[in-house]
Amino acid sequence: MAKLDSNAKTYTQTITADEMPFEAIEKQILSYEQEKSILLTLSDDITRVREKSDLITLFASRMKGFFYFKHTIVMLIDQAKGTYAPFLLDPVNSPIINHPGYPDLVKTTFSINAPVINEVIAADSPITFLLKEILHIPGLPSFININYECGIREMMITPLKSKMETIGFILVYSDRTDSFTNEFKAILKGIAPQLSSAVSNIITNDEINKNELTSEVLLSVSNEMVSVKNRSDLLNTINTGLKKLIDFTHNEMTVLDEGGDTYHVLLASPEINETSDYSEAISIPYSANDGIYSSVTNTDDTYLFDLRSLDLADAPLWLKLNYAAGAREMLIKVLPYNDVPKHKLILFAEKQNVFNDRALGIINSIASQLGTAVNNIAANEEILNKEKDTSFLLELSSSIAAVRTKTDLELVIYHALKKLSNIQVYVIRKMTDDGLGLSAYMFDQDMVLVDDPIYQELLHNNTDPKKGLTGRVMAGNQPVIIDVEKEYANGNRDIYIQLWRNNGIKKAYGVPLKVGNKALGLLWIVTDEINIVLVKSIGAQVSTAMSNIIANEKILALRKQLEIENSHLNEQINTIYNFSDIVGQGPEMQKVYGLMKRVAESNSTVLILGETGTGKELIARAIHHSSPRKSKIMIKVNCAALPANLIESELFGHEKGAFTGATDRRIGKFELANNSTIFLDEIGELPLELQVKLLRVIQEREFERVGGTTTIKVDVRIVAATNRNLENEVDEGKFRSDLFYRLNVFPIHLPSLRERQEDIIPLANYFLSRYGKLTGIRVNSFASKIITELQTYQWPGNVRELEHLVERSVLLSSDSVIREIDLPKPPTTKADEEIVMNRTLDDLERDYIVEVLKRCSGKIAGTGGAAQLLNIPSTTLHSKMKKLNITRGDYFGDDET
Ligand SMILES: Nc1ncnc2c1ncn2[C@@H]1O[C@H](COP(=O)(O)OP(=O)(O)OP(=O)(O)O)[C@@H](O)[C@H]1O
Repeated sequence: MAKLDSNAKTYTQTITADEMPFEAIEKQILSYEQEKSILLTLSDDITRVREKSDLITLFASRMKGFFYFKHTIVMLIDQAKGTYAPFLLDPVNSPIINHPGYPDLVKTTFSINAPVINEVIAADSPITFLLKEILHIPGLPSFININYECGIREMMITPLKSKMETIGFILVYSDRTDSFTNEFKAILKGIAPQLSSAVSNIITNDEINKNELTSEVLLSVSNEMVSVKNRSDLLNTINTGLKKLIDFTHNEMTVLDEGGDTYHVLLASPEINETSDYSEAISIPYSANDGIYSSVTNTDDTYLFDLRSLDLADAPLWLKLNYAAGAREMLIKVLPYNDVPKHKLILFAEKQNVFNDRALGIINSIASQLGTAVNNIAANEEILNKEKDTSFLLELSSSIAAVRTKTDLELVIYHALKKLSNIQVYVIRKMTDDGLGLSAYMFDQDMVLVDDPIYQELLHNNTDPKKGLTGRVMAGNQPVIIDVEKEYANGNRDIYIQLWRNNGIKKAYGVPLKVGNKALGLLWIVTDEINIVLVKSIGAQVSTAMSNIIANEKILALRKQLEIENSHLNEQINTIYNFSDIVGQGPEMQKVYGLMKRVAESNSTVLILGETGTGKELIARAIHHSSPRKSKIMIKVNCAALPANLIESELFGHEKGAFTGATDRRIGKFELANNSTIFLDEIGELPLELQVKLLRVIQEREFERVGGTTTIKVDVRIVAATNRNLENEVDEGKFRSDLFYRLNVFPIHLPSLRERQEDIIPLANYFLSRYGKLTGIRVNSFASKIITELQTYQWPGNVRELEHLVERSVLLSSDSVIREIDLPKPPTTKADEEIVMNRTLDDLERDYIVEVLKRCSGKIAGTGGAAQLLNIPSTTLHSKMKKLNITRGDYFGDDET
């Protein structure tokens, strides 16, 4: 019999034993037997089930051998929430899996108070329903309709109980209306306790597995977190680890910026990474006062947001982006930090109820570890940033040290500041020489500001170092941070504020460039965020570079001036010493000129011989200035003028520490004369031990500095001179013969003035006009008496003596004609004459020097001294006096001694 229970609005079937015939009873006994055997095997199998999927498969395969039905599903009740949800599905047999509502259906939770289900929950036995009969009931769970749409016509629901409480139910569906026979129902009723305990086992097993997995995952996540070095890696660790436990789609982290007014977002989501807005979302600062961020503050709480219920019109971009990518639920956990929490972890889910109690428990259990990890990362970043700053400054300072010119500095600054990617603009202004203005010195050519008319104005005009923002920066020694908007709000209309504001610049740093108290300029750096210590150090480096450049520019200017002076000097030397300055047209001098011409062009060593004052040095210079080496200065060494122990160092130089007093390395005359001529005057005075060394230079053109080991090669032309008879010196063993032969390659003998009388008057006239010009005294000629005197005098001091005599006479003359001349007295008697004629050149030179010394009252050096009158260095005079054995008694007379 079938009846419709109108109250419950369900269709049920019941049969009683009184209504059955005997065959039916026999059949029933048989079916009881069958039922018993089915129950026995099934319950035995079912109690062993541990895996979710096995239960439905087992149930379906065993039952389908005896009864007809389509598919089965087990729903599980959550008593606390008053809901139930699909627990075990049978996708293999289910006809509804292709229904468009299916994906949502399996995720949906249904209320236990809905019709049909509330009846089942209260029942003890299976209840069957003809779907057609119940479809019209309002509030019916949606899966019933969907099943109907997919051909299901009848369903049997059996409550599953554990400890007197309904924990769920098993639904069996059929596309026919006669499938659920009494036997089927009896079997299900019989098997229900085993099914219940199997479901309980599965739940417990699930729970154990979940807990094991949770501990395992949390352990590995926390292990990984220890070694994580940056936030992105941390997010990836959370992403891969926690996804094994919680069904979220991706995570993010917000990081509070320095100052606490803004925060940035870090995303860990491959899908969102691909969207074009992603890069913007992670690069922009967000206000820490936006509704979402500011509402999440407590580290003890976990904040859950249903994104569908939020008005996202004013939401930050990162949130909009996540919503657009499918996120529907969001969980935020504030990670603990020392004082103000800086990091918030955000998880997103597309499904509902992902962030259930268990998920929250998991998040909470790792929150403090996450907090430690982000703290470590922040500390690590700080160290890295400091290291980065230090290595940046080291690099900058080593590049700055090499800066010599403005162009060098431009290159260094450009490359260095560009490395700090956050710097948008830099400008260096330089203090003008009068200290009254700052002019544009250097600026970033790439920057956008260059086209701004205000910028152009700043480029072409000086700024006042005492006024406005410039004045504020220049007044101190520290960088000044300018908040453009704040300044503007306070009424500041400085030209820089206008420029920056017009160009959307928010922050600028003004650094005074000073060395000590001296202001050199000002560096402007435009950037949103930069370490102030770094800015200060950059300023110090730039100041050093600028002061180096200024010093270098001064040195360059001085060097240029010196070069000009030098070339003038060279010109002067060139004009003073040339053949035309040599007076003498007589045949003796013509011979000399002939020899000079022949030898000048070559590199040959020249030995100039002649009495003192005959013009040996003059000839040496003339040879040099007629040679290809004339562009370089001839180097002169007076071998008689130096103490013997210093000549070597004078000629060859010495290394630092070569001997006591050698505090620095010294370059010798031979090295100086490289590519030029060295004039070795008074070569006959060179000590023997040095003669060997000189010989080596002449032969090899190489030598070593005193105390040095490096051999120095030079290209030097040697011109030597002496008033000694070197052949005699060689014979007497005072001069090395090998050196003599090396020097005597091309001897030029200068005649004494006595030997070229025809040159006396031209020379006297030459000196007269020279000293007249030099002193401004107008003396034109010599009286004829004087001319005769000059021509008859013997001139032991040769041209030098004549020169001095004319000089003295010009000075003493009160007339334009020289009428008096102070010649040493000629011998008056025959005997005297004989005495003179019998005397050697040395005797004559001795007398002459003694006479000059007497006239100078014994004064040797300085103005009016004998050396000046003789036109020889005082050292030479000393050595001559020593050689000729002239003592004080000789020129001071008896009264003085
Ligand atoms: N032919 C000349 N024409 C013009 N001036 C001359 C001539 N010869 C020598 N003098 C001048 O006489 C002076 C002495 O000449 P110089 O120093 O060249 O002689 P010296 O032979 O090298 O002397 P000493 O052997 O003493 O070193 C110099 O002022 C030089 O200019």
